[in-house]
Amino acid sequence: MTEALLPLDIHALRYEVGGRRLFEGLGLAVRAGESVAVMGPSGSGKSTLLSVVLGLVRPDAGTVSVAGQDVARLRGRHLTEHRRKHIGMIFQFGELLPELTPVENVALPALLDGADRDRSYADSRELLDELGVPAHGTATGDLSGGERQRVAVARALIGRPSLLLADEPTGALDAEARDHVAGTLFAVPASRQCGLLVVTHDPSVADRADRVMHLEQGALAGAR
Ligand SMILES: Nc1ncnc2c1ncn2[C@@H]1O[C@H](COP(=O)(O)OP(=O)(O)OP(=O)(O)O)[C@@H](O)[C@H]1O
Repeated sequence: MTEALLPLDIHALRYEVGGRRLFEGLGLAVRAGESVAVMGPSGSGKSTLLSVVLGLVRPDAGTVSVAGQDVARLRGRHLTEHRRKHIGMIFQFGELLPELTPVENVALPALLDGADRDRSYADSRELLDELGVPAHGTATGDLSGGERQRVAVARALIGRPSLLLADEPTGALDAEARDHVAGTLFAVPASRQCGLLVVTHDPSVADRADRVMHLEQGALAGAR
């Protein structure tokens, strides 16, 4: 794989907000098939880092290449298309539509993207089976917290992203559901050859990653 095709390659990132230098010379590369966990104190900028990767926050300097394109330089429709094509995102509380079935929730991004309906539903069912989510036909709101998060993982994968981002994906779960969801999530890079970047406060979740980085004083330092 060439350098240009890394799922994520951040160089010399600098960003200041509210009079505070949040990132200074931050660098990070995530390879296809690799998982990286980012830990750090509350307020150190972990969620903001994900927003920068999504192109929602513009850095003051540096490059943020996602699948070979610097998202810090993309604008408007080009940014939206690149994000939709290459990034899957998982939030702490799933952000699913509770009235829809899991199959409908997972298929939705593909349908909104203009994909074929039958194909999207078939892909969605296949993903849910792969991730072991039962009860495809019940309302998503009736599932357990852990099942909902696995639906969120499936939804993030429907577009076959190069890069999967997760912000505290197990933060709202009990220990058993956390372990199940984390097991599902960290199996994804190997099975789908995408990169995975997870922000977490939970050392037992971070421990599953290939590498653990700490966000300290504006930069990432490797713990392992
Ligand atoms: N638009 C903004 N204006 C002012 N301050 C901001 C803005 N965005 C982020 N910040 C500040 O930047 C810092 C980092 O926020 P961020 O949410 O990225 O931290 P975090 O490491 O994810 O924290 P937590 O672990 O508590 O979720 C915080 O002090 C926050 O208040």
